[in-house]
Amino acid sequence: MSSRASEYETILTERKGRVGVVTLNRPKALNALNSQLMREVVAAVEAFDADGEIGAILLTGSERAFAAGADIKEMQPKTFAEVYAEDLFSQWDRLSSVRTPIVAAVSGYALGGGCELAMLCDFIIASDTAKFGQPEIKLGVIPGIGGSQRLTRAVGKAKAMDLCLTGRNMDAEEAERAGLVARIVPAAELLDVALEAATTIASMSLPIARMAKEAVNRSFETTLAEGVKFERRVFHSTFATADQKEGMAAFVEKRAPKFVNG
Ligand SMILES: CC(C)(O)CC(=O)SCCNC(=O)CCNC(=O)[C@H](O)C(C)(C)COP(=O)(O)OP(=O)(O)OC[C@H]1O[C@@H](n2cnc3c(N)ncnc32)[C@H](O)[C@@H]1OP(=O)(O)O
Repeated sequence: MSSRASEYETILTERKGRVGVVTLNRPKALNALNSQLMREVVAAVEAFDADGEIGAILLTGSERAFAAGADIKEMQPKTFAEVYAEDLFSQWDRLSSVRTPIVAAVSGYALGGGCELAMLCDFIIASDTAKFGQPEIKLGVIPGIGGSQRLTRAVGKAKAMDLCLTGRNMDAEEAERAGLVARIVPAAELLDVALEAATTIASMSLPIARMAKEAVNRSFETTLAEGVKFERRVFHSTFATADQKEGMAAFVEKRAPKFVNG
């Protein structure tokens, strides 16, 4: 079953089985992230996250652009006092609190805020046409939605410095070699492959998938020893779920598991 919501103007939302799909939809501006689009993406992702029927979220753009960055025309007239007072772009931080796994399907440009938005997702599946970059320096600014931090964690200091200081783009192959991208697929197959990955995630136990996401993310926030301890405690807690009983029973009984998300 698939249904389109009508309350959004700059995005489309759709349910595909247990996957909530959010598609950026400002094609004339290459999906530049203006404030309305930011509000709508955050609201749509949070709504899917709160929906117990949704087990994974897929975020995508168009074939030409995932997103060509924050909307430069909207930002241009702003003063320091304004951006500081409104804490410009802090709303994007809410995506880091989303517990449902989010897959980014990236084709074409993912520049500046577009690259940062893809990195706010849990992993990126890219088409062979994807181009990633943090070109903010060419506009006289620096990344503002976490690019200098998440890109460095994903690809290491050398390449993050290269991209943030020269403003050059990297293609999908370089991004995959560097560890930013999980998989590359031909452009024509991107949505099918990304939806298949999201559907696979959504077929797992939702609480266990959320725990796995939380454990991986913890590795960015803490020491190795603390992270391993956290993982072990969460692993122990999976034994309190019906889905651990079902998953292991299904293996022993040589059948497919029927998870109840509990
Ligand atoms: C969030 C922060 C703080 O990290 C900051 C940022 O994200 S800053 C923005 C970073 N992104 C960029 O600097 C990329 C800007 N765009 C481009 O360089 C080019 O558009 C391109 C290389 C992606 C594509 O070039 P081309 O194929 O020649 O298409 P265009 O004619 O340039 O673009 C089509 C249309 O889209 C508008 N557009 C593109 N990007 C943006 C943007 N980031 N903000 C606002 N509008 C954008 C572009 O102006 C064109 O529209 P028209 O002027 O023709 O109406």
